[in-house]
Amino acid sequence: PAMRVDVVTIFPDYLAPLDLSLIGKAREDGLLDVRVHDLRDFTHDRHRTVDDTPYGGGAGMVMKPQPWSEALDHVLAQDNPSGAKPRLVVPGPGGQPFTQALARELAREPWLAFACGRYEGIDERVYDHAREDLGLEVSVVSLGDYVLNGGEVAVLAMVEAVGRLVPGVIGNAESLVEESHEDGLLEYPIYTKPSSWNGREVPPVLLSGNHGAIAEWRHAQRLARTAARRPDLLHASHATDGRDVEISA
Ligand SMILES: CN1CCC[C@H](Cn2ccc3ccc(-c4n[nH]c(N)c4C#N)cc32)C1
Repeated sequence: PAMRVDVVTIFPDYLAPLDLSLIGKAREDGLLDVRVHDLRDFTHDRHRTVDDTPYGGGAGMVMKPQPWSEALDHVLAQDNPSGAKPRLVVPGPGGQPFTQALARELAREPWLAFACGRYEGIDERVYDHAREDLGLEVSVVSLGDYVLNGGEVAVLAMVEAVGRLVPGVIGNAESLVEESHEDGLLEYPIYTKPSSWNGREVPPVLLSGNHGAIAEWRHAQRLARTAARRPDLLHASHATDGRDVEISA
């Protein structure tokens, strides 16, 4: 069965890239069922108001609870005779870090719903309502330690990272194995034809046909790159043999 993904946003066009390339093909192939909903469709005033001033003062505006409540009701009711529940993911700068491990966890869910906030965010009672009245598991998730203007960019990233882990979405299964963060190390340098370009040569080991040596060289490069760029990812389990390795920048 397809994984179902619902996204609620005031900028539905922002999610248009999901119709392209891999995710778009996965939708055509029935592997992903992605539905985008305009939050303003769940307002009833002439100006289709979704925000108002914050209680307690402060800068910016807060997203009103009622439109979110009606949008979530619509998501839960649409094509859902069994009354199944989605896992609700709400992007936010204060959320738990979005990591490959979390992407793998989310890829096992049959149904995800994403709530894209804008302005200063969503009235806190929406989170309480979703957990306590709708019985949803709600995860607030952050793309990284920087401030965006809303959740849409984060949802594009999360749907791509999760979608590509859904069986069948990525054709060549191997391409999922050797990649950054899959086993905690960054990826090795990659090369293609021509072997000599601009006076620069491909490392000879890669042309040697000696697959043991190639695998060893690649692992050494991954260790060295991780040590240079992401020492925080290195664990004792990645013990090096102590030999120095020349790495590209
Ligand atoms: C000045 N204020 C501060 C609070 C956030 C306000 C903008 N905003 C409203 C909704 C919303 C959702 C996600 C993110 C976001 N920022 N950084 C990340 N890694 C995110 C993620 N996922 C940002 C958002 C701007």
